[in-house]
Amino acid sequence: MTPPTTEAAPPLPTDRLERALAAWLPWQRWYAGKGRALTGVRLVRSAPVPLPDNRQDLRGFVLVLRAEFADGGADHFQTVVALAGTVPDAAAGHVIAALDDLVVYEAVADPVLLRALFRLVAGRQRSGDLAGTSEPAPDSARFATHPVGDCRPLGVEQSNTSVVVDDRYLVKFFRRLHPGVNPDLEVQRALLAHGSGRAAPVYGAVEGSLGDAPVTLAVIQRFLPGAPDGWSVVTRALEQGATGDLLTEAHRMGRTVARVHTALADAFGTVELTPPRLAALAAEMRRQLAEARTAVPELDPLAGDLTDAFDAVAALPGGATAQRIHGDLHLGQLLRGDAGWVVIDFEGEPALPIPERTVPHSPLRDVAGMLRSFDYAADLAVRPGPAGDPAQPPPSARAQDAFCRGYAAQAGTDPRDQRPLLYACVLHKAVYETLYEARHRPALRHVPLRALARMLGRT
Ligand SMILES: Nc1ncnc2c1ncn2[C@@H]1O[C@H](COP(=O)(O)OP(=O)(O)O)[C@@H](O)[C@H]1O
Ligand SMILES: O=P(O)(O)O[C@H]1O[C@H](CO)[C@@H](O[C@H]2O[C@H](CO)[C@@H](O)[C@H](O)[C@H]2O)[C@H](O)[C@H]1O
Repeated sequence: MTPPTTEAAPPLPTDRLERALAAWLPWQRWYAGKGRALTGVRLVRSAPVPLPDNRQDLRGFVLVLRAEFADGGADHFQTVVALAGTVPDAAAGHVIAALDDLVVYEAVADPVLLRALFRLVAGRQRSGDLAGTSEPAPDSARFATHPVGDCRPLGVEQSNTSVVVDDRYLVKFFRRLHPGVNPDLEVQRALLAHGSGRAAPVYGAVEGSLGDAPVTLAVIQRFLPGAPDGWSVVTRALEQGATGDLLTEAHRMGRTVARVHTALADAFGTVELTPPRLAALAAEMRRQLAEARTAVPELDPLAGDLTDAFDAVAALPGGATAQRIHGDLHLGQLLRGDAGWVVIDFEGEPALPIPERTVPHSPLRDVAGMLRSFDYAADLAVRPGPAGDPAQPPPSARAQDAFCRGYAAQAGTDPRDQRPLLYACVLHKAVYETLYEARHRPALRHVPLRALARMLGRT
C-alpha cells in the first residue's frame, strides 16, 4: 500500500467511520449521552493535525462528532484519532476501527500528535480549523521550547481526558463540546491575569469552531506532580481518625475557595442577587429536580419537601451577591500543591450550555458542593476511623464547620449566615448528584439519596 501523505491525503471514509464511532462512543467513560438512545453519529469537523514530514505513515485528526438521539436532541463530542497501517503498542487498547488496511485509534496520548499540538499552541499557529492560543504564564518561554517526550493518560475517572506530558504539563481534551470559549479556559486566563495564585497556570489552548462559534478543544496547564487531591486527603484523615489534620485542611480549603471567589469577583464583577434572580434560581432548582426524577424514581417521595425548599429561595429578600463561580466544586477539584491548596477544573457543569454556566451565581453553590463532598467522603471512606467522642458531632460535620470557618476567616462572612439559601443549594447539589450517579456510577446513587433523606428528616 502507498502510505497516505498529508498533501494528497485521501478523504476520510466518512460513512464507515461514522458507523464505527457510533459503536465506540457509548462505551467511553466520558460519554455524556448515557441514558439516551443513540441513533447515529455524524462527523461535523475533521481538522488535520499538522504532523512532521518524516511521519508520512501517520495521519492525525481532531474530530468533532454530532451524536444524534432518538429523542430528537443532539450533542457534540471530540475525539482525536490517528490513522496508520499499524497500531503502536501504547494505543493497543484504543482502537476504534479497522478500515481496509488502516487502523483508526484514539490518539490523545500519542507523543507525535501532542508535539504537534504544543507547537501549534506555543507558536499561536493555525492549521485549517485548529488555532493555537498561548498565555503569558510565568514560565511560558520554557513551555514554548519544551520537547514533548513522555505522555501518559492521567487514567482517573473524568468528564474529559487529560494527558500528562513529562510530569510537567497537563493537556486536557474536552469531550463534550458546546459552542463558545470553555469556562475552564476563560476563568483560568482571568485568574492568571489577576494573580490569585490559587489555580494551576494555564499555558494555552487549542481552539476550533462549532457552527459559527469558537469552541475550546484542549487546554494545556501546569501539572502538579504528586499533589494529592482533597478527596484523598480527607478520606485518609477520616480513615485514620486524624481529626486534627482533617479540620486543619478543611479550614485551609475554606480559605482557598474564598480567595478564588474574591479573585473571580475582581475579574468578572458582581451583581446583586435580586428577587428575579432568586426566582430564576428556584426555577432552575425545580427543573433539575424534574430532570433527575425521570431517572431516579426514589426522588418521588422527597419531591414535595424539595420543592418547598426551592420555592423558599424565590421568597428570600434580595441583597446577597452573585458572581462567577466554579460551578462544580468538590473535594476532587482541590489539589494540595507546594504552596497550598489550588482549585482546578473551572469548566462548571459540563452538561449545561456555556451561557448558562457563565451567568453570575451565588458563591454558596460552590460552598454547597464542598459541604456535600465532605459528606460523600464520610459515606465512602473505606474503613471508618476509630469511634470518636459520642458527645461531638461526626468528623464530617466538624470538617464542614471548619471549611465554613476558613471561608469566613478569608471572606469576612460565614456562608451559614445565609442559611435558607445554603440549605437549598446543598439539596440542589444532592439532587444533581443523584442524576449524575444514576447515569455514571449507579452503584453510588444511594449516597446522595441517603443524604437527601437525612437532610429532609426522613431517617
Ligand atoms: N494541574 C494539575 N496537576 C495535577 N493533577 C491534576 C491537575 N489538574 C487536574 N489534575 C488531576 O486530574 C483529575 C481530573 O481533572 P479535572 O480538571 O477535574 O478533569 P475533568 O474536567 O475531566 O473532570 C483531577 O481530579 C486531578 O487528580
Ligand atoms: O467530572 P467532574 O470532576 O467534573 O465532576 C463529576 O464527577 C464527580 C465524581 O468524579 C462528581 O462528584 C461526586 O462524587 C465525588 C466523589 O467521587 C464527591 O466528592 C462529590 O461531592 C460528588 O458531587 C461530580 O458531582 C460530577 O459533576
